[in-house]
Amino acid sequence: MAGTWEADTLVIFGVTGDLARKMTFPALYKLEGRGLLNCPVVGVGRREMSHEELADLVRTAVEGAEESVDRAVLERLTGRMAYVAGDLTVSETYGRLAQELGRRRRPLFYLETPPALFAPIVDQLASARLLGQARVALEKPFGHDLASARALDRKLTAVLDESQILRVDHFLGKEPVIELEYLRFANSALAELWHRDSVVAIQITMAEEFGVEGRAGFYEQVGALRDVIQNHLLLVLALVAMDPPVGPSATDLWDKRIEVLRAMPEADVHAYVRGQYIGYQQLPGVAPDSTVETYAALRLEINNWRWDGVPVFIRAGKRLPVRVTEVRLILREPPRLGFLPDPGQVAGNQIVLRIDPEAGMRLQLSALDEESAWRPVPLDTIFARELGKPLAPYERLLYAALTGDDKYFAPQRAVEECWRIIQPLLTYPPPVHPYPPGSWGPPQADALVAGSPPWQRPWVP
Ligand SMILES: NC(=O)C1=CN([C@@H]2O[C@H](COP(=O)(O)OP(=O)(O)OC[C@H]3O[C@@H](n4cnc5c(N)ncnc54)[C@H](OP(=O)(O)O)[C@@H]3O)[C@@H](O)[C@H]2O)C=CC1
Ligand SMILES: O=C1O[C@H](COP(=O)(O)O)[C@@H](O)[C@H](O)[C@H]1O
Repeated sequence: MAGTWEADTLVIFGVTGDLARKMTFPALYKLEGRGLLNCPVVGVGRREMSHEELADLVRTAVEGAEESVDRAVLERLTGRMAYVAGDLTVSETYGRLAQELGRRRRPLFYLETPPALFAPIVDQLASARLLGQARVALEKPFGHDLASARALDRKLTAVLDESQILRVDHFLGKEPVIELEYLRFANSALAELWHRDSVVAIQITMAEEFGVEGRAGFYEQVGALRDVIQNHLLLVLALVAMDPPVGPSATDLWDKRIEVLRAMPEADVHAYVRGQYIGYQQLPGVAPDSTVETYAALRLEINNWRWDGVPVFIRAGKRLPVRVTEVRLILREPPRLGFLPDPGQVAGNQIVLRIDPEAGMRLQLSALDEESAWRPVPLDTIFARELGKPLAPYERLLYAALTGDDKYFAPQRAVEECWRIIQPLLTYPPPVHPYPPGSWGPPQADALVAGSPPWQRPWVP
């Protein structure tokens, strides 16, 4: 809910990083253009930089992200920005930050640094007495495993009230993810099929064609499972599988998502495949014998009335053939069609929600072609064509965080459930298998789906 709190400054820690360049600056530019950015923005970074150099960083990022740039908007944005240089592990940096903040008392501190810095930054902010009426937004992954997520939460809640903590997961700001709740329950055609009697398997794919160039320092500490499955994809799954919320509040929605996560047993390490693309170990910043996974595939279960017996397969990887993120429900095959001369077995229908790129929904039907062979026939809709262009996720999340609206941010209960589910895979990681860049990952992942429909080629634009 939009609250009474409103930030009087946005402070970005990690302002020279990949996320700032790719997402934060373009989102701030959009908010500036809509007249929704009303406070100064302070970037904090390790290197010495003038205001003009920071402005250049912002300009380059925005020009790289936007087809056409409104110069006046861009200059307004850079004009409200300031820069504070310093290492985030030393107290002097916070002294300089306090000076820059002056009398402003309601900063939103946005931590987009390597996660290992989250606790030290919050400690330093507390020691510098900067947390009073502030809010702290932290990027994922929140912790490194279940124990460290709990420890981080203890650290934060020792100096902050829960209402001051915003756990950011940008997938929760993506329009098709938000739309899932409405699509599922406002359409009986979908709602009637959305359970174990109709669905034989759920497949979630997050494929990226790029690698981890330039982010090795971060990625070597994390790997695919922690980077995108523990957070983005499990939280999407919770929305895909939940029962209808009893009311409109954030708590109502999270209660239902958390119910799903609680119904999921810990992942089985024998149903987990790790891969690493060939060439990863040669990247600057990567250990030559690194066993960090750039691909992960796993099988999960949801032991509740709606989903018992329906396997959930999740795969995510870098350097796969395309960039696409989708959720696919594979429906039961129809009964054999005795009225046809050569009936054969007709494939089950599929419902696909594409999250990226070009969000949309596909219903895959079966039809007979001219040669009387069964062919998959897609019925597709692209949301932006029907519903208009949505806000970008970081635009939505930053605006919400700046205006005190907490509905898009994950509660600690959800974060801990996600860690609990994958914890055995972190404790007992299986060996990592190499795969060629541009392939669909290591062939060992095919064995995971044995007994269920094979991995489906994603729906790409
Ligand atoms: N990149 C992405 O696409 C996404 C990233 N995220 C999350 O965002 C967070 C940051 O990721 P990303 O931007 O990729 O990481 P990067 O490694 O690209 O950036 C990290 C930033 O932290 C700064 N930093 C690191 N150590 C210190 C220090 N001791 N003192 C001061 N500054 C320091 C770096 O400064 P310097 O430039 O000097 O090294 C840099 O600005 C992570 O939690 C990640 O999970 C979330 C969604 C998407
Ligand atoms: O959190 C992360 O997400 C990005 C992918 O985000 P998208 O919105 O562009 O799909 C991923 O590339 C990155 O590794 C990860 O840290």
